[in-house]
Amino acid sequence: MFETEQFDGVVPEDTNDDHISTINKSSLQQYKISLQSSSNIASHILLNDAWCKHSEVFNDKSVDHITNSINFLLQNRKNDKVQLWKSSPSSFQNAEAIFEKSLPSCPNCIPNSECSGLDTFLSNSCKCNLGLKSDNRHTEKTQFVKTLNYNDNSNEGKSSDEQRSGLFKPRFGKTRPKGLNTAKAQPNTAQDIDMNKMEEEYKEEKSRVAKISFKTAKEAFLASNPAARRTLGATRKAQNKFVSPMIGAQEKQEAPETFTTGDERLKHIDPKMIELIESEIIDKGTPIMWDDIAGLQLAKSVIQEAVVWPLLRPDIFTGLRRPPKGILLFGPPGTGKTLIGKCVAAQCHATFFSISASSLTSKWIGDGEKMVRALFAVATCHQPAVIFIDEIDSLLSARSDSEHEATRRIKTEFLVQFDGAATGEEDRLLIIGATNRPQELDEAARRRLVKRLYIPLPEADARKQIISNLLRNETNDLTEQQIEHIAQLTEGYSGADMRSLCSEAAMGPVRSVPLSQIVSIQRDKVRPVCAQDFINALQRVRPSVSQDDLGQYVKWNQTYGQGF
Ligand SMILES: Nc1ncnc2c1ncn2[C@@H]1O[C@H](COP(=O)(O)OP(=O)(O)OP(=O)(O)O)[C@@H](O)[C@H]1O
Repeated sequence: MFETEQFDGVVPEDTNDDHISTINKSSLQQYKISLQSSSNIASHILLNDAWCKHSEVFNDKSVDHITNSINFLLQNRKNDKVQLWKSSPSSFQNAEAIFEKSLPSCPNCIPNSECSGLDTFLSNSCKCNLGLKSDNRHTEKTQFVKTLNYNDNSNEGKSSDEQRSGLFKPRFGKTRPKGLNTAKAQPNTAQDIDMNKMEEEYKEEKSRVAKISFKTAKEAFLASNPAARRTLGATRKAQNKFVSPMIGAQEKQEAPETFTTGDERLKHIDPKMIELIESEIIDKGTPIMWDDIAGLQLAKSVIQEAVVWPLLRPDIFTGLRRPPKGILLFGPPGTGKTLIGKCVAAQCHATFFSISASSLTSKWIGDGEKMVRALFAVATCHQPAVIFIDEIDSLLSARSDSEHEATRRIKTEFLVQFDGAATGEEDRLLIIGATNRPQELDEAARRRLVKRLYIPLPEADARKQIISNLLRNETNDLTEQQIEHIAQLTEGYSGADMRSLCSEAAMGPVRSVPLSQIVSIQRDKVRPVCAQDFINALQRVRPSVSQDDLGQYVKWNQTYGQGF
């Protein structure tokens, strides 16, 4: 039907198309266009799927025509553009989903409540090329090609049908149209097909595919979780330790054994508690640098001098220079107290234990004091270590007659551990407490947290730095002056409020994208964040700290704090 010599990338028209119905014609036309571009493997798959699901719209003639077109392309694979067609894409599953995926670049094909995208395509209400012509589909296309299954093209000793296995055969489902002859298409000039080259490429591809071999769910699980080999299907005794089948759970369970077993200081501590602390309380987040904390110059320099240097050089900071065991960071919420704690840990190369008082008192009800003991013991083993206690006021609130016995015991245990910890010259353990309600702190605890630093709301300069830091990873066209202006407008905002403001502003460009393009638009086509986005965001994000609260912090700072 097609002359190989004439091939110029355009699939010749079938002259006998006359009897094809309008719907078929339009579908076929769509398909031909995509074949001409030779870049639309998805259309191939789609047609396959369409045949299976919507066979009524295709007659034998149209299917033959498509089959011939594809085989023509297969045979003319000398042309670079046709390389993609050398294998059978019939292994694709869920072609409809692939089709739907290609829709966003074509607004007409977007599925609606009445019609799926494939239905729209078949009813010819859209003239798009399945949305796969543009350059950015290259990766998708390559991905398709990678997953193609090659047919075995070694023809020796095979039937004539098998010999055509290198040819495209539609994957017909149960609904295949009656009387359809898919093996009709024959190579026109067999010598045009360079079988040797094809075989080489096939072998190469086969070995590549073999490397990415299919794995069953069980195999995949065992590969990612080797410890499970022992338990899955193995005989287990009643006294055996429970091994969770969850991925990664074994590592979590077994990690403490490798780290802490045999340490004298932990011999009286419940191994379950040690596990809990090592798996849940040690914070392994990204290290925080001093520059990540905007403003707070005074607090930062006091902490450096009183905490960081002594932890780094315990040999110099002895006797009167000995650092405090505990510091208290107090101030309005969202001002960077936790950030400072993490930064101290990162700068001292210390292990960071982050625990919230409420988790001590609620999570391990009845075991709270044991937990406190375990926390200090494990931290001692991990020296240098920083124990950061958020909401320390609820752990060490002023004692009263009405309080629960368990709470009182936890408090007492904490103070005992605090006094007993880091008593040796070489010990490098620091307790950092953070609170928004310093006035509720027990006075015994207040005395032990020797350095009490007020962490106020950020100044204009700090707010500017927070905006600049947060915008660093976003495309924006804000000038220095505009950032400064926003900083002036955000008086009374905490660091966390500034973060919310920037997030809200960053949504501005996304909101300006028409709804119909939101799924398909390329990232670099979204406009940069601009000053107007911040002005709009200011209407939605208000400061979270009241002036009354601020007055209380200032007063407490003057009485008990460092006074700056
Ligand atoms: N000074 C600051 N510099 C940079 N970012 C800040 C600053 N203060 C707050 N932030 C931002 O606010 C977020 C919350 O800060 P953080 O958790 O340290 O506050 P906090 O004082 O511990 O709050 P809370 O008292 O509610 O626990 C941080 O993740 C950070 O993005």
